[in-house]
Amino acid sequence: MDGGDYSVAGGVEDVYGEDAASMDQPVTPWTVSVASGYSLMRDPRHNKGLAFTEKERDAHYLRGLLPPVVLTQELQEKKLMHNLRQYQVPLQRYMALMDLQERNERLFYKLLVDNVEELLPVVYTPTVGEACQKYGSIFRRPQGLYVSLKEKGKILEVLKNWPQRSVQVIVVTDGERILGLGDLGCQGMGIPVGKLSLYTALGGVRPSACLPITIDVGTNNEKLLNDEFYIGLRQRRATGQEYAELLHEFMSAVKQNYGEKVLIQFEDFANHNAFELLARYSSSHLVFNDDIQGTASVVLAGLLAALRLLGGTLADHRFLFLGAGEAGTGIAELIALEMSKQTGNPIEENRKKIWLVDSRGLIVDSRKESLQHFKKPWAHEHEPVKELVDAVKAIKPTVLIGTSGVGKQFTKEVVEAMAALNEKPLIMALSNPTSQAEWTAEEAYTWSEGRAIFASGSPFDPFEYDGKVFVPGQANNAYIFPGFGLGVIISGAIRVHDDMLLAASEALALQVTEEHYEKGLIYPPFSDIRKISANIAAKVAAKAYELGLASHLPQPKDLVKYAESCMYSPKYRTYR
Ligand SMILES: NC(=O)C1=CN([C@@H]2O[C@H](COP(=O)(O)OP(=O)(O)OC[C@H]3O[C@@H](n4cnc5c(N)ncnc54)[C@H](OP(=O)(O)O)[C@@H]3O)[C@@H](O)[C@H]2O)C=CC1
Ligand SMILES: CC(=O)C(=O)O
Ligand SMILES: [Mg+2]
Repeated sequence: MDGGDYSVAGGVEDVYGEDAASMDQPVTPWTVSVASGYSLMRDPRHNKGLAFTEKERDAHYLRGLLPPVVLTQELQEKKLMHNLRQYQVPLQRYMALMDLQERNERLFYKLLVDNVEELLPVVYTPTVGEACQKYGSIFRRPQGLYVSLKEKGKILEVLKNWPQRSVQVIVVTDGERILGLGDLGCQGMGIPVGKLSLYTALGGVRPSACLPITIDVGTNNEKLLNDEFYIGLRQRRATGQEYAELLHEFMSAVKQNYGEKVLIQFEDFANHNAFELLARYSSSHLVFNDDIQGTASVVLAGLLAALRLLGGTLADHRFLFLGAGEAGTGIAELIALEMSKQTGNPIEENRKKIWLVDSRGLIVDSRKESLQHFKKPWAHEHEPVKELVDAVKAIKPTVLIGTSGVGKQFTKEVVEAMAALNEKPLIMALSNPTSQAEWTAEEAYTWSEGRAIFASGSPFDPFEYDGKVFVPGQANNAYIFPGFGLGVIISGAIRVHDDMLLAASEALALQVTEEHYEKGLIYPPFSDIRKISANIAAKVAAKAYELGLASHLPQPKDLVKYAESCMYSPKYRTYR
C-alpha cells in the first residue's frame, strides 16, 4: 500500500473485501459459497436479524423467515442494552452477551465498542472469572479451539479444523493461573475468548483473524475433577517432558499452519511455565506474554503519567511489590529498563531501587540460593523481613504495587505506613478479579484521607471522600495488548522487542490529560480506547520499523491514520 493513501485499508488482511469497499458500496457475504436464506441468518458473521433490508430479504431468500419489521442497527443496539440492564446477576449478562456473539457478531461488537466502560466488566474481569469457574454449567456452544493431550500427534489437523484461514492473533492458555483464581483447567477458555473480543472491540483486529485456544493438559483442581459438568480432561496435569512435547508440537503446528507472522499471546499460564515458554519461543516465534509483558507496559505507563503528580523522574522513586511472579517481576524489569533508557545507568543499578515481597517475605540476598530464577535479580542486600508492613517501613517506597493474586493484603496498617512516608502514596492493586484485589477504592481514599493515587486491575466505581469524587483508574493490560497487537500486525513485525513495550507505555501515558489528573486518574478512560489503541499501535509499529523488525513495506507515512484505517468497524455492511 502507498504510505499516503488511507481510503482503502490493507494492513489487516481483508479477505472478504469488506474494508476495501467504501461504506456505501455493497459487498458479497461470502462463506465458502454465497450464504443465503436460512443459513445466512444462522451465520453469526453475516446475520443482521431484523436489520436485513427489504432488498436483502428479496435477494437472499429471506422473505417469510423474518417478521415484517425492519430495524436499524442502532435500534437493535438500544433494545439489547435495555435488555442487558434488566439482568441483576452479572453472569446472566455475560451469558446474554456470549449468545449475541454466537448469533450476530457485528451487533455484539457494536455494543462493545459503543458501551465499552459498561460492558468491559462483563466480558472481562471480574465477570469472566466467575464465568470460567462455572464454564461447564453455563456451556452452550463451544467457542475457540480445544487442544488436549488426546490430540497429541494430531495438532496440525486440529488447527486445520478451524474454519478461518487468515488468523493473525492467537490467545492461548493452559488454564493453570486464571486471573487470581488459580487452576481452572479447560474452563480457562473464557479468558482467550474474552481477550480476543477485546482485540476486536478495543484494538480493531477483525474477528475472523482472532483465534482463542485452550490447551488441556488436565487440572489439579479437585473441585473441577469432581464436578460432573466439568468440560475438560478428568486427570491431573501433565508436567515435564509430556507437557513440553505437547507445547512444542502446538507451537510448530501454529507456525506451519499460519506462517511466521501470527502473533501468539500466552495468557494465564502458571509462572513456572510462562517464563520458560516465553524464553524458549521468543527467538523463533512472534510471541508475547500478556501477564509478564502487557502488564509491565500498562503499569509503566501509569507510573510515567503519575510522575506529573508525584514529581521527580522514575529513577527518583522506590518501588515495593507484593507478589513476585509474572506480573510483579515483569513490571519490575520493565521499570528498570526504562530507568536505564532515561539515565544511561546499568540495569543492575536500577534494579536496586525495586524490591519485591513474595509469600515468604521480602526477597533478600540470604534467600538467593532457593529462589526461582526470575526472582534472583531482585535479591538485594537486606536482613530478612516477613511482613509487608515491616517491609514498607524498612524500604520506604514511594510506590506500592500489589501483584499477589490474594485479596485484602493492603491493610489499614500498610496504607497508613505508606501515607506516613508519602504526601501522595501511589498504591496499585493489580490482582484480579475484584475478590482478589489487594484493597478497594473505598479503602484507598478513606485510609489515606484522600491522598492516595489509586489504580486497580478490576474496575471500581467512583468514590466520594470529603466532598470530592475520586474516579479509580483501571491498571489492566487491556489498555495495551489490543493496540500492541494491532501495531505488530500493521507493521508485519516478525518479533516482539522490549523497546516495543516501552513505546506502548509511552503512547498510553501521553493520552492522560489534565482533566484526567483532576479526577485522580493516571489512565485515560476506556471510552477513548480506540483512539488510544491507534496511538499505541502507531508507536509500536514505528519502533518495529526502527528496529528493522517490520516486514510490511514501505512504512506508511502517518502510522496513526493508517492504524485507524485498518480497524474493523462493526457497522453492518450492505449485501448485494
Ligand atoms: N491488572 C492486570 O493487568 C494484571 C493482573 N494480574 C493479576 O496479578 C495476580 C498475580 O498474577 P501473576 O503474577 O501472574 O501470578 P504468579 O503466581 O506468577 O505470582 C504471584 C506472586 O504472589 C506471591 N504471593 C502469593 N500469596 C502471597 C501473599 N499472601 N503474600 C505475599 N505474596 C504472595 C507469590 O509468592 P510465591 O512466589 O512465594 O508463591 C508470587 O510471587 C493475579 O491476581 C492476576 O489476576 C496479572 C496480570 C495482569
Ligand atoms: C488481566 C490479566 O491478564 C490477568 O489478571 O491475568
Ligand atoms: Mg492474564
